[in-house]
Amino acid sequence: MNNERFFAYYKAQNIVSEAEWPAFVEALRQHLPTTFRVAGSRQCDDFSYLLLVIHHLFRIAKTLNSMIKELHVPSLSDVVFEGQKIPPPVQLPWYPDGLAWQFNVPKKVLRKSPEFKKFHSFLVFETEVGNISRQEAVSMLPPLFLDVEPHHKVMDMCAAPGSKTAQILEALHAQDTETATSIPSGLLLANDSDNKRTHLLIHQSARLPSPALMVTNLDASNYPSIKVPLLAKNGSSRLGQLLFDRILCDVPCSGDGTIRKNMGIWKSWQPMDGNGLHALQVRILLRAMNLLEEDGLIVYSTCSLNPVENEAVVAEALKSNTAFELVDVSSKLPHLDRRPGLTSWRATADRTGATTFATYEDFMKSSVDDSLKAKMSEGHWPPQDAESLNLQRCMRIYPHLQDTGGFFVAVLKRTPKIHTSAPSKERKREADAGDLPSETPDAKRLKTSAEVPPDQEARLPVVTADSAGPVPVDTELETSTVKANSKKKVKDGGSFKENPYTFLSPDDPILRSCIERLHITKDFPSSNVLVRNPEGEAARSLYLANDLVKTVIESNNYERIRLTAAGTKVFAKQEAGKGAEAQFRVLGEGLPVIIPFIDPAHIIVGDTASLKTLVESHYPLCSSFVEPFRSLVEARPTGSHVVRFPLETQSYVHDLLLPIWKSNVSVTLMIDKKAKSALSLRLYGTDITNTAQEGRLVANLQQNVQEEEEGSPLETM
Ligand SMILES: C[S@@+](CC[C@H](N)C(=O)[O-])C[C@H]1O[C@@H](n2cnc3c(N)ncnc32)[C@H](O)[C@@H]1O
Repeated sequence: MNNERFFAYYKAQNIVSEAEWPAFVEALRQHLPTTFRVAGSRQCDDFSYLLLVIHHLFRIAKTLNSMIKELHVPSLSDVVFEGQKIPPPVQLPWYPDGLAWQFNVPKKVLRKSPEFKKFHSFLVFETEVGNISRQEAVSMLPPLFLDVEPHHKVMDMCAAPGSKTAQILEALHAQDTETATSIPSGLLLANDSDNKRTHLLIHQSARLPSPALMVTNLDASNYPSIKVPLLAKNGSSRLGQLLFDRILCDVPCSGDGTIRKNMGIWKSWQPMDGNGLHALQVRILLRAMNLLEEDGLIVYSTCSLNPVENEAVVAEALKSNTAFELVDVSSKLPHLDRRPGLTSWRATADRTGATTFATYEDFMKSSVDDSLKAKMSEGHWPPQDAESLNLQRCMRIYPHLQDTGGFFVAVLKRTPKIHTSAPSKERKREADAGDLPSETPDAKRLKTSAEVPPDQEARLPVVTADSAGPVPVDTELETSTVKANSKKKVKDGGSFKENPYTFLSPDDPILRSCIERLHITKDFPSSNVLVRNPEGEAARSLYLANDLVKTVIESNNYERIRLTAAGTKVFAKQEAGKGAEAQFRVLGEGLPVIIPFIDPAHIIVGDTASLKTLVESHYPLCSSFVEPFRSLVEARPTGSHVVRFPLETQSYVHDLLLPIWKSNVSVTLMIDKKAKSALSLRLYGTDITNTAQEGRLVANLQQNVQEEEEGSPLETM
């Protein structure tokens, strides 16, 4: 854990004082504590009677947090391992509602101490079902500064593997209740240029199913305009550009702030790591600025300590687009220990880090080799008027302050006063290319589109026509390096092989059959159900999207925007044995979205003994249940049903809603194995499922978690 290049370079930056340097280096050498966050989308203040759905049982943040506090922490408070007292988990002091935790125990303790072993299994299962996110403490910060509300249009420009995407989704779903997922009017467009990582992101976000999520696979620095219908004053409509209320630029970076976790950085680090990423980072931030709505916010973040990837990027973007300024967020999260952004720093192309230069001019005048000079641009150095940019409003998080990784966050907003009505060159280019209408003063509020059938007009989301209105002054990049690099093609994953997105007619016979069999009420948004296959037929899975996602899909070529996922899966085909007709069933993860629309009179009422039978075995016979549940299920036709189990535990009384499949003679709980095991652990304190008896699940899950923990330095999770 020594790298003279690293030490020489960061000493030259004065990132901490001389006196603080030893503590800073010492902290870098310490093992990073494990941190996790209780997924907090549900509002849950009334514990006397909670109506819970399987995924919601798991996602009731405060209940889960109380369990950690009142059950787990006391049992971990007096653990002594090999003669040493092991500290219990503690809450991160700055995280809202105390929902984030930290503990620092060696792997050996987790494996061998019975108390910690139990806690670890609890964490592994809850993580698997999406109630707990194992996420680095500092990685939780950007979404907190983004201030997302359910009606916001949000873009996560570099989203994979998705730990911050999950946090943003939770904020979009802040109005979810204990019983059901809300359908937010906003949107989260999560993007990543790496195709494989995009699929990882989709897999992760399945833990938080949302009809408001879209995933694209594009180069963020060159992100195309997303078209949406705009309504002009005279009533006509045309396609305009969708602008976002919130944009997260958690850009690719050298990742040296993760050195406590990614030990390889100790050996490999050198100053050119950050220098090489600077231009791409600037282009991503500039593109975000051009995609932002009038009163919007951008959060720019890296897990790097290097000013060239941080303040230098922010400064260059602010100078290129003078309609933006840094927001003073010093009063937000008061318990977060942070340092102000740097206003001066010294860049270099010297791989040893020994020689650094205060200005670009000094560097260019120096005897440094011309080939190295060509690799650097003026933007790597502080601008002459750095003071006027308020760079001190950026936040630097150092490992020795609160025992975390190193991190950088800046919050930017538009300054309306400096707007010009002249469209930027970039916007003009988009308009000329037919992406955008040329801005007309009479463009008003977006309500409808010529492409959308009149009967759906009332349901269309409203996007202000300001979207296409005043735009910031020219954002074309100025420095030669950025210009040169803008031609460089960023790998975007090669060919695009996704199936098209087709919305079913509300009269589609399969959709009607799902609706009728489950007694789904009239206000269900049946025109927002889509399928993904070349024929556009209800073949295997049905997804639900919100109005805005539907509008975006209908107004854009999905291949042009490389749309990889949209909405959330709610129904799936269930083969029904020999000779029997296949039917569709409601999915465990889809149930929270569907439940508000199911007529309560058609939900079967269960009992605790029957629940235990269902958890214990795969296909219990109808005759194995106690009355009256036995007669109730026997009386039902074969197919998908929902059961409500009233439960009473020591800490709360609630109902648990679960999907079942009734066949001729047996009943099956239709939740996946991991969710079933998590449910069992929660209800009975142990895993009584057959899968657990088969003994494979815990080992598999632990393996998954280990793989996730060994992420690449690019990941900040
Ligand atoms: C720091 S990681 C993002 C971590 C993510 N925000 C999270 O919290 O899980 C940076 C991501 O940027 C992606 N990336 C790299 N270049 C990109 C580009 N030009 N456009 C979009 N994404 C890019 C990488 O694939 C990587 O997943």
